[in-house]
This record gives sequence, C-alpha cells and structure tokens, in this order.
Amino acid sequence: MGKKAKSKPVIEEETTTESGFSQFDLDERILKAIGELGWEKPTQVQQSLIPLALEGKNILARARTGSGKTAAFLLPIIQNVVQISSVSFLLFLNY
Ligand SMILES: Nc1ncnc2c1ncn2[C@@H]1O[C@H](COP(=O)(O)OP(=O)(O)OP(=O)(O)O)[C@@H](O)[C@H]1O
Repeated sequence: MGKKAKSKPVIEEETTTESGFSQFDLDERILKAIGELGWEKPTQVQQSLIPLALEGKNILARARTGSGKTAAFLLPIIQNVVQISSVSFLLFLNY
C-alpha cells in the first residue's frame, strides 16, 4: 500500500476583500467625495480607527504627522452628522 498523499490546505486568495474606503459603512456621498479627492485606500491609522469610531467607540490614537489622522477622526463624525440629518429629514417628512 502506498503512502496516503497528504492533501494540501486550500488557501484561497480573498480576491473580493475590499481594501478601499467602500469597506466602511460610510454614506455614498462621503465615499464619492473621498473618490473625488483621489484617495484610493485608507492609511493604516484610518484602517484601524474608522471601523471602531463607526461602532461608537471612544478613541485615543497616536500616529505620525501626515498619516491621515484628521480624516480618520472626521469621516466617522461626518457619517454621524449625515445619518442624524437623514433621520431628522425623514421625521420632518412624516410630521
Ligand atoms: N487615505 C488617504 N489617501 C491619500 N491621501 C490622504 C489619505 N488620508 C489623508 N490624506 C492626505 O494626506 C495628507 C496628510 O493628512 P493629515 O494632515 O490628515 O494627517 P494628520 O495625521 O492629521 O497630520 P497632523 O498630525 O500633521 O495633523 C493630507 O494632504 C490629506 O489630504
């Protein structure tokens, strides 16, 4: 009897993983504005911070100057403002 060939683990490349800003749950108008700025990918600090901020976590972050901290903090804030304004608008329409 021959040796049983060990099957290799199948490592599938996650080709569908989104590495751009559209991976975040941001309003499409925000994503459009980011696109217009020509930003293709979030920086490291944005990648780490934006999902947590969108969950409503309090965040203290430190990163080099020019690493994109401003947008990392502002994009989730803008998302909240947009969300709140949409809700108010809907409430107004239903009034
Ligand atoms: N994801 C991104 N892709 C490309 N450019 C970006 C991205 N995020 C920010 N930038 C640009 O990089 C530059 C530096 O970003 P920013 O000033 O926000 O960094 P910062 O970490 O807040 O810096 P500082 O500590 O000096 O306040 C800016 O011109 C900004 O428009």
